[in-house]
Amino acid sequence: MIKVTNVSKSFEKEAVVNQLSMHVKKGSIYGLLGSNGAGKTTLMKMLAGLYKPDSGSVVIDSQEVFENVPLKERVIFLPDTLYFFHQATIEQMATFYRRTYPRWNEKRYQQLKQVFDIDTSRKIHRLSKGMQRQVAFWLVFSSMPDILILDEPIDGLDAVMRGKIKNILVQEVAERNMTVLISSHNLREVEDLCDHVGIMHRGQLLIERDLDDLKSDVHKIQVAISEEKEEGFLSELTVLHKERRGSILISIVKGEPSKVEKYVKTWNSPVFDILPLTLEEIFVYEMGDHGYAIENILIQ
Ligand SMILES: Nc1ncnc2c1ncn2[C@@H]1O[C@H](COP(=O)(O)OP(=O)(O)OP(=O)(O)O)[C@@H](O)[C@H]1O
Repeated sequence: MIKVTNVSKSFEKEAVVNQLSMHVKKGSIYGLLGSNGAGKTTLMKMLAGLYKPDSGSVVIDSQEVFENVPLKERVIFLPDTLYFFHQATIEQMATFYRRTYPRWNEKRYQQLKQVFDIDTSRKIHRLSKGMQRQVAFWLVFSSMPDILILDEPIDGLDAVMRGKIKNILVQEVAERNMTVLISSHNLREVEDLCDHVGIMHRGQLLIERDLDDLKSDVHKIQVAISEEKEEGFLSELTVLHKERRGSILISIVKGEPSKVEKYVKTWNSPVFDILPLTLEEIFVYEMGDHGYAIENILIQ
């Protein structure tokens, strides 16, 4: 559905996105994670057709996105800094969306009043930050996009509203096969939402995987191994991080679980646990593997 091939973008001769390729399947919820300044927003703006790539291609359903008006009517980008017309009420803004997005669904707009429950005659700039975000989602969901690109979308929303919006997103994906690309630093929030993740660092995609596959590939293992034997023990494993707590060695390793387990068992450790990682832990250790310092992070 979304295919990015060898895309680069520079600002003032500095490469912000560098020869990046990615693939987002139709109907998936793709979490775009990454360090600050990694280039996520820049990439999203290219996907939404707002920036022209310096080189490479951004294609949706086999068509280039940039300056493709019919395609852009099906793709909505919700930026981290919201933009509404000066002094506009919710209703006036809805009128703009009605004209801009031919697939606007009036029934849905009216139905969503029950979820968002804000008087549509109110001026948006006088609403709270979280309420403005609710309005943005209200308008976006009523516009029935095929592809929704969300940059830090849940900032400022209360927990109940976050839950409601996540439910609508999941429903839209299940019922209409909408595709969602979501960038967030709140990994706990996106963990239960995404089925695919891409991790970006310094303009490149470090990994792009099915989240379940990724989780089954990285583990936290705890074993009782002496300091003298530690090097030998770890030498056969792909280690992303290690920490010692007295006689217990805690390490984050990559690999097929059955193979890791079989290998660790050959060391006859009296203590042996193999545990899955959270998305937050996977992110931190993958980044560490690519030189993003994690020395001071304690494993829970
Ligand atoms: N319009 C612009 N002009 C010049 N430099 C820019 C512009 N937009 C982004 N950059 C630079 O590109 C780099 C990547 O920015 P971008 O906003 O894409 O990162 P990000 O991954 O979204 O970061 P964060 O997670 O901190 O929001 C930064 O160094 C930023 O200063």
